[in-house]
Amino acid sequence: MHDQQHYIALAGIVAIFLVGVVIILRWEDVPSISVSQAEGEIGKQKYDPAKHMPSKDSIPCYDPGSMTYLGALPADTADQVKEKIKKARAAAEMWRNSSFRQRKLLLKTLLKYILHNQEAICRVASIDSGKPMVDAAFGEVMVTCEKIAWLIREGEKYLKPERRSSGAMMFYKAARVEYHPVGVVGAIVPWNYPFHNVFNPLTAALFAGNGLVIKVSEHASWSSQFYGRIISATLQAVGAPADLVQIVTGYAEAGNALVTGGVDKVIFVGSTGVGRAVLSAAAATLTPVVLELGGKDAFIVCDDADLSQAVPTALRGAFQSCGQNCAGAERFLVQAPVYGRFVDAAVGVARRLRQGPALGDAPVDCGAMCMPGLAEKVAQLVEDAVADGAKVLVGGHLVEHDSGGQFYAPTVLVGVTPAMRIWREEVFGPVMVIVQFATDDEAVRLANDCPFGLGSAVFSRSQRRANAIGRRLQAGMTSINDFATTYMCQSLPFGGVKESGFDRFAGIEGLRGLCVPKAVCEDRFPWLMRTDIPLLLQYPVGDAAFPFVCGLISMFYGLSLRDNLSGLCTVIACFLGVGGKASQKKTN
Ligand SMILES: NC(=O)c1ccc[n+]([C@@H]2O[C@H](COP(=O)([O-])OP(=O)(O)OC[C@H]3O[C@@H](n4cnc5c(N)ncnc54)[C@H](O)[C@@H]3O)[C@@H](O)[C@H]2O)c1
Repeated sequence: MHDQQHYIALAGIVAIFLVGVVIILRWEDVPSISVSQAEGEIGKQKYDPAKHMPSKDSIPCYDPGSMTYLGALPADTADQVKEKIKKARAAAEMWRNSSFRQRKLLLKTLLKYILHNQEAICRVASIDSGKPMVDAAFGEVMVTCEKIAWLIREGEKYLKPERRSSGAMMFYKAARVEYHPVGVVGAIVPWNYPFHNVFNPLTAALFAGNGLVIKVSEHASWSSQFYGRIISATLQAVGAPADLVQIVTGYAEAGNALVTGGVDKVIFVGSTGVGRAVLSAAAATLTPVVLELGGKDAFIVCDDADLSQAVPTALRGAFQSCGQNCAGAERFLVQAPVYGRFVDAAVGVARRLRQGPALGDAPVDCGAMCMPGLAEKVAQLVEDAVADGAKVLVGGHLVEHDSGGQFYAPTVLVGVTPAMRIWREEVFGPVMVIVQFATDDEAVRLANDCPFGLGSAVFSRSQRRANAIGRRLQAGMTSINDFATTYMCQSLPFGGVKESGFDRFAGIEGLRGLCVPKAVCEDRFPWLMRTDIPLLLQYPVGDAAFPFVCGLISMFYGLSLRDNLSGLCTVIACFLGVGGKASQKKTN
């Protein structure tokens, strides 16, 4: 059975490859850009927190796996951020008139560069964030390519004016929605995916005709130099304004200046606490905000699930990028009859995971914790849980690596109860909490007993059962018999409910969210019918004005033919000048 599935998957991959070849052959005219990869070479100097202190105007950068010091970047002040917004606005005024052809060319140019330089892109992301190359290829490059491919394929369709029905009363009008660029989008992003977090808002914002000012995290700023050069070269290659994208490096002050500095829409991706501060700062200028915040996804495994599929997926859901994923599986709810087998299988693999610097001499499965202090925070959450009765089956400690890097061991924890901190707080680290449930109702109750509601997953051989559970989960996304695949379908919206935020940044909804949806209404048959205000409604209104309007309402919205005809009679009577008080009575 499994062999058959593998053959089907292989045939699918070959077919997609062939389609890809055809598409690429059609892309001969896409410009090639060349970008210096100075970040490929890094020195040997070790990061020393006492020597390389962050200051108001400088951001020290280092590889969290090897602790190699990468240099310092300037931290933008509020005035500098405002200057960048101004530049982006001037460029966006030009770019809003660009054709979809030009926008697609921009994306194709970018995609071409990414495809030919995957290793360099992953290497730089790995150095900046500590994740292994394969995790970078998955989470940074693959999803970005999918997003670009979707925008090229379908983006125009969803941004073109869309016809809407005009209703019975307005049958002579044509109605449509036009999607106009908002102007300048301000994006504030975290450190977990330094490449994808930049190119995700960038591709959609530019395709929708906007400019972009993006603030990268102070914990992953170094890579923005290389990625910034890719952006500049792409803009230049397709004749787009050079200032269209501005990168801000800095701290909270710079982020706050971006929110309050006059951008037209803010996309904030980060923690729930900072999300609240962003929302409250944006209230002063009534700037719309998309909030993509924390998550603590439930991963439900029913007793009829295929464990040979569920366990490897669960492990990737927990340990991809060392658990530093917003849509990261943190609570594994497993039904009693398969709980023991699931735990044993997960523990067996988790024990064998290799951890270390992403680009060290030895191959690794798990990398480092990117943000300083995060490994200690994870350790504290696990220690608290253990003190309250939870049991560590694998890991459960900080890792002292020769490199001195920021590591927390891949961990499997059981015996966790909803009263523990680790049940409610986002871990954002490599900790697999496995909890047993008895019935589907209990799985739903446990899954929803959480302040967050970003992603979720349900495993069962019965898709019907899995969907029935999935529909009851309080989450913005649900994958059935898989994990986080909703994000690989870039036509789908990405976002959460409850403390995971609101509004959406991907998919059709996210793309249109970067536009002003302008409602337009015009005469359907201008050559035949112009809509003048009837004489009796013109100022000063005639005696029959009120019964006339009431007649119209009955005529179009009456629930029976009798009501409709009665309304019609009133309207005719008013037109003929025999309406008035009598007709008004009749209508009533
Ligand atoms: N839902 C999603 O799509 C998604 C994706 C990735 C990460 N996350 C979340 O991000 C968090 C981890 O990232 P983090 O630690 O960088 O988050 P964070 O909230 O600390 O920082 C995010 C960004 O906000 C900036 N910032 C800090 N204070 C600010 C202020 N007052 N005003 C404006 N900007 C400010 C930071 O400099 C950074 O660029 C986790 O909670 C994770 O779940 C969510």
